[in-house]
Amino acid sequence: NPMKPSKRTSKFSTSISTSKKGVLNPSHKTQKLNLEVSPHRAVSAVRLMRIQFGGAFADLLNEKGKGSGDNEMGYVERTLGFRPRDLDDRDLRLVTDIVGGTIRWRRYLDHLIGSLCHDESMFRSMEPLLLQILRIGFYEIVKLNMPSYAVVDENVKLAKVALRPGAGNMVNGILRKLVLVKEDNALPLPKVEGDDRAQARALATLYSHPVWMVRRWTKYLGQEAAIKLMMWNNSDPSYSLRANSSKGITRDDLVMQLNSLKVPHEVSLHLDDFVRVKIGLQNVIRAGLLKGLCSVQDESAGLVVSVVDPQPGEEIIDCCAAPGGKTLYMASRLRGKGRVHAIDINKGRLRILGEAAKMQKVDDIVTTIHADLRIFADNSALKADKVLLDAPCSGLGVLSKRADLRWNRRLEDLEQLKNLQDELLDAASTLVSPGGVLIYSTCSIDPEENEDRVGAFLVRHPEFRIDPVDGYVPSDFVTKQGFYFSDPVQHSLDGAFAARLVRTS
Ligand SMILES: C[S@@+](CC[C@H](N)C(=O)[O-])C[C@H]1O[C@@H](n2cnc3c(N)ncnc32)[C@H](O)[C@@H]1O
Repeated sequence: NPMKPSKRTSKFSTSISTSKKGVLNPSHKTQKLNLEVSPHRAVSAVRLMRIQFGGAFADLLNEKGKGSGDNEMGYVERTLGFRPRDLDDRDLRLVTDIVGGTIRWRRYLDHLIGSLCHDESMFRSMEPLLLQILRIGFYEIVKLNMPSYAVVDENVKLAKVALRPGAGNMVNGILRKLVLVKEDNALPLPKVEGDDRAQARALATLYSHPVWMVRRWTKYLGQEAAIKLMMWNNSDPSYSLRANSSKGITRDDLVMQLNSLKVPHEVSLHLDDFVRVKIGLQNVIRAGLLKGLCSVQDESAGLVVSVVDPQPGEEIIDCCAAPGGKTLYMASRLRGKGRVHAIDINKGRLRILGEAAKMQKVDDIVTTIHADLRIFADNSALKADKVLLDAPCSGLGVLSKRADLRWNRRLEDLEQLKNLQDELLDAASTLVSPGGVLIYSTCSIDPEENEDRVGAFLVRHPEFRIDPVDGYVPSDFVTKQGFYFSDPVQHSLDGAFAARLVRTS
């Protein structure tokens, strides 16, 4: 069982005891320290195992904290049988790059690995840790263009120490084959030819997405736009920060902080409180800026709040509120006057929302309600002029940030989600006062979760009509039907959708 904590030691490992005053972390009595293996590769391999086999690691994950930081080294030691030296900033950046990239490019990398193995069965029966090490090596050579001799040496060493000498020899053989075909410009990749199905399969491999997504996007967007979308999903994500005005922090204050941390940034063209950050988010986190000074929030989500257009003194019901990104931004736009009722079915996520509201000093105007919206709406007399339903969705608009989501989503999920979205829309509509507005939003780019849900809702609820979002968001985010749509490729933001629906009676 590859998940089983390893008891192996190796010729590189040294058992050392640490005292309370020891240089190494005192919380670990005995550590098998290995200074030979490259730490970022060891940590990346174990992180990839944990992401792919999350379920098997769930218990371990519940040990102290979330399996990050020092606790992460505990995992590494239990999985590999040794711990490498601690990670410095450069290692941490490499781990983020390698883990994110290896997950995104999994289908592409596996195709190459499979093609360079002796035969299909060798690839199919490969033990998971060995496969992760190969994926890392392939990604480093093919996508990061790192010097091949170092990549081969380092990954061979990792396989030998973490598994056994034979595994190292295998990594050596396959990586060397890769280096040769890459040098000859002859990577064994499929051609986009044949019928629709065959073309979709080839594109799915070349751009590393599930075949069903390629088929869906080719149908809705055409092949060229589908390819651009996949390229966006495979690019390094950028993040936006929202200055927390409830704590008196302006965007200028935030910009000053980012300058002093030497974090490159650009102010948002669309939202007054937002700043975009491509690299250096680690520095922002380490400097403690996220402890109330600002929050990480994509501008596409901020623009959904612009569609709600909260005004001081208003009462707003946020039907699917946790973990609270939009609740807290709406609360800050109320400028201390009014109320946001934050409903969510998930207690843990709602607790996070409550804690964040305290930290951002908006807890006096945010009330949390733990409930299933469908039951709550049947039994409550609560009504408001503004009701936001930020519905659970496929997340197909946020694939650049959520590297593993594409592999976890199935086509069947969409059907279930569409039913849930309809039920939640029906429930949310009962909370809207006459003359009030229901805002339906998702972080999906799929018309069946967006326009189609609104269309079906309006058939069931003739008492609602579309209120075009012109005037609430910049005009290039407004669709022909009057909805808000953030297109990842066009706007270089996450994908998002929102509709304003006014209750006429
Ligand atoms: C897209 S997320 C909301 C994100 C949130 N609005 C934000 O900006 O941070 C959808 C939320 O819907 C919640 N949810 C799912 N089904 C629900 C239900 N039946 N009643 C209430 N909340 C539900 C989930 O727990 C999840 O937190």
